[in-house]
Amino acid sequence: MIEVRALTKVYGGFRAVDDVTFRAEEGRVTGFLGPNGAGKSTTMRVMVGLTPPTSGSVTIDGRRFADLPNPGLEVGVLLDASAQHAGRTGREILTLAQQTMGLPRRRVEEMLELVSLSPAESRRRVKDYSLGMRQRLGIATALIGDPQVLVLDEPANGLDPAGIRWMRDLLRGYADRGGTVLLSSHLLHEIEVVADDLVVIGQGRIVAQGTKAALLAAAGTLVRAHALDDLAGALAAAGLAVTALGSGALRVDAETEQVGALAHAAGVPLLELRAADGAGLEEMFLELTAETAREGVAA
Ligand SMILES: Nc1ncnc2c1ncn2[C@@H]1O[C@H](COP(=O)(O)OP(=O)(O)OP(=O)(O)O)[C@@H](O)[C@H]1O
Repeated sequence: MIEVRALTKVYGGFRAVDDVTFRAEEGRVTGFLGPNGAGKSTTMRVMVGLTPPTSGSVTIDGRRFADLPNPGLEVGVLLDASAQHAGRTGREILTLAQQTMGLPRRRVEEMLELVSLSPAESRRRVKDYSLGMRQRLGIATALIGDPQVLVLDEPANGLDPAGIRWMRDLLRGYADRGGTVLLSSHLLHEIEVVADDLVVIGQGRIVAQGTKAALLAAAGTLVRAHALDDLAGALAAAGLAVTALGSGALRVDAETEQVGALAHAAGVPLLELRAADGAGLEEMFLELTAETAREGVAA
């Protein structure tokens, strides 16, 4: 389990991470979501001892990363796949990790096979790797010590659709065997498919967290109509919280049935009425982080 407690990181007066508290539990995939600059990477860097916190703490199975005697056996880390030594071959990087952690030599071959890097590819220098190949190598390095906890920053970045599916199955299997997985991503759909729990961060602060099921249920109803103002008025008059999503849609904190009945009573014909889950996660994400997003909410 990863436990983040009241974590704050200040860079020269700028609060990159502001009083963040959450847990990533065993046997679960926890998705860490947020727009660019929200503080995801900073939180993960503190987690694995690369950046000291200003205040607060992170523990992994009860211990600080710095106190782990052989960290690679306990925590698999993939933060920046391009940070690997460009002049070394993939095989050399894995062999170094294998030796540092005191693992049997066969782990190198096992990992290459696991991430589908061919023998020929493993002998190429990392500077000649595609981004997807670097991600695969990064995953191999993270997993070589067979750790119980994985911390992955944007692991699907650069992977093709088959690679994304492969990654998803790998992380699912890992959590199902009792592992703890924390992964950050901008690929909301990817997170939605694989995550059990979600932590959403914006401007360094947690804006939502909970099980995916609970957050999706809280996404309410999505409704679309030409007479949107009339509809919004009728729903608000009934005491419901209504949010305009752009593109002629509203998100309502209520069941579809109630929204349909109120629209009917108000004489507003509907174009669409459905539970906001699924696509709702993206809308919720954009809404929750709208103040911090650079582009505002896309219509
Ligand atoms: N070493 C540093 N010095 C000063 N500011 C920093 C430093 N590292 C990060 N920041 C700032 O902290 C904020 C959070 O950055 P961080 O990389 O954690 O965000 P992120 O959520 O991972 O974003 P992205 O999705 O773009 O990777 C940003 O505004 C960034 O400019």
